[in-house]
Amino acid sequence: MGMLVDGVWQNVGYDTKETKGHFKRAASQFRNWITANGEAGPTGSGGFKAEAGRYHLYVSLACPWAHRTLIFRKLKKLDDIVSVSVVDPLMAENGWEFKVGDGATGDHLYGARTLFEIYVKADPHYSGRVTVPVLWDKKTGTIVNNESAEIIRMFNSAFDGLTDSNTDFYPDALRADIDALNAIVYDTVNNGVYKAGFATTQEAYEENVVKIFETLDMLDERLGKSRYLFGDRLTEADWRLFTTLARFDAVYVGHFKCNIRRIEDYKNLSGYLRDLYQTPGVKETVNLRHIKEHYYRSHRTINPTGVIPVGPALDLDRLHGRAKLAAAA
Ligand SMILES: N[C@@H](CCC(=O)N[C@@H](CS)C(=O)NCC(=O)O)C(=O)O
Repeated sequence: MGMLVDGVWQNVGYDTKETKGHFKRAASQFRNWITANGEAGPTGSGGFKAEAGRYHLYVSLACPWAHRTLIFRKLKKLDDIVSVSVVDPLMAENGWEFKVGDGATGDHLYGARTLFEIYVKADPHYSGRVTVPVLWDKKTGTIVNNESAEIIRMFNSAFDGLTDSNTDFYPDALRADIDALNAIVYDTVNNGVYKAGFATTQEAYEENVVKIFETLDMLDERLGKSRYLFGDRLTEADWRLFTTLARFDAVYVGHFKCNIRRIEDYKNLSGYLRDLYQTPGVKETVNLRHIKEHYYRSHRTINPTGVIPVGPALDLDRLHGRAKLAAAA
């Protein structure tokens, strides 16, 4: 684990001393938007028009944030429009590295050895964490955006003129409600598992682990009344929750000590997870080998031996029975 300081790689871990044992995630720094006509989006500068073949995604199959972007690429039919390189699952002293084989593709654009080289190409003086996903512009040779929440919003609509997909996962009428639910799920579930897992004091761990399950209990009840979080309509909020649920029993229960309950133990969340997993196109974005290998081997402060557990036996292909659920009013 490490980061770039003024364009130079430094191998330093997360410092939780100043935060009393709490893990704090840094904000992403590249915040431009691809738009249909190339005008600037909500943040950053313009010049990034939606064009076939122009953009590239750097992802890890292990990472829940990068996973969101792969799901949107698939569901919005962008496979032939936005290309992808997949990093090696192990994140060690050089951060994310490119290797070829077993699901990792190498860097298709520059043959780089590490992801930090890509960040330095975009900004020779970059200081900060070197994270996936990265949305890269081949035309201007820079990073458009490295914030998954924004990349999925671009994928949701910017390329609609180039595909025959007009599925809208962020419909106008639900935006405020989606944003409000996202904020809770981000803080207590998506990022909550990291806050519990990387806590270095008992207090910080307990505070965060309890919140995770308060939210999961609330969501389980909600999903007893409707098939998806917002009635019978799949939205961005479902996909943002999904990438954490898909890793939960395999990794977060053990590795991050989020073990009050498993997703399998929940009456509604368990079927909901399988329902989303079985949505056409989605299961091929889920790679549990990369997921387990990444977490258990990369975070040596919490798993010093790097040994990867064999279980749990999971079968996300089982029937989910959720199609019959009446949509919430
Ligand atoms: N807010 C970012 C977070 C991305 C992120 O933290 N990715 C992790 C992998 S799951 C990463 O690359 N971490 C490397 C590091 O922090 O050094 C997003 O959602 O895109």
